[in-house]
Amino acid sequence: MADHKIVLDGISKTFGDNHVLDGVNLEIERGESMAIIGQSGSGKSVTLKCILGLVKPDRGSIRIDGQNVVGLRGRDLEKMRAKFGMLFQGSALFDSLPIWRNVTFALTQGKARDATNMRKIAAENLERVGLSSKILDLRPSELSGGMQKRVALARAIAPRPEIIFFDEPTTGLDPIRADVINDLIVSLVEDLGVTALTITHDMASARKIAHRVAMLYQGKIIWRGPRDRLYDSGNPYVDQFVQGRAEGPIR
Ligand SMILES: Nc1ncnc2c1ncn2[C@@H]1O[C@H](COP(=O)(O)OP(=O)(O)OP(=O)(O)O)[C@@H](O)[C@H]1O
Repeated sequence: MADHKIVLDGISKTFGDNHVLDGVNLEIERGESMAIIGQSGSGKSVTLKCILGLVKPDRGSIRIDGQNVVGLRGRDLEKMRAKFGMLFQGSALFDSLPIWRNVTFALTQGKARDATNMRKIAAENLERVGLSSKILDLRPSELSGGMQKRVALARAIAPRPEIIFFDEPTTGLDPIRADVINDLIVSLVEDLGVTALTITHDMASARKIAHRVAMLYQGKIIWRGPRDRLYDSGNPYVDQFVQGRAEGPIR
């Protein structure tokens, strides 16, 4: 029997007259890396926000480890969120804080405490993403975009989350640096045994990072399959999207 970590069942969300999600069904297994692809505005971020409890779906259920999380509040919501790590688009590091405090931010809730131990934890996590402890006291603005992404990755894994969301992890990086980040994500997912969900426009990244890919279109998951079927899906919508063609069923 499949061991589901996250199950979305019939998730719908409307903003005004904009029906963004219209019955999204998706199961992600424990230890699986899943990528969601889809056009701009197709609802990928709204889907992640529903899972995190930042947006409340109008209909449907979301189960994490078998527990329905829609409508959780207070301590229960906090406990559920503690399972998640997040790599934000554009890294979202705090420029006023040195690297070691950025990496350990979730562990200290932003407070400057237990500096010796936190610096040690920061150094360990930086090493995991291939960065030297020499940068512990630098500010994010002193690093290149690729290095900032790695610091953001170190921050996402520092609390050893069970699930990591990657929001456009390769945006803004050149193809070579993007591939370095892809490789790092693959090895982190394998080494730490986390369940990963990535939203991306970058097909090379989706194919590398994910075990399976799902395509969101007009509020529904219209296709899902193993990554090596992405260019051989037999689905005209997926074909058009992954090949970036203007002609096709997607208008
Ligand atoms: N809080 C909100 N209030 C009203 N509309 C919203 C809200 N959040 C998202 N939307 C709308 O929902 C739609 C889907 O947005 P979403 O950010 O999920 O798209 P996306 O697939 O992640 O796009 P992109 O690839 O461009 O990031 C958009 O039309 C957006 O305007």
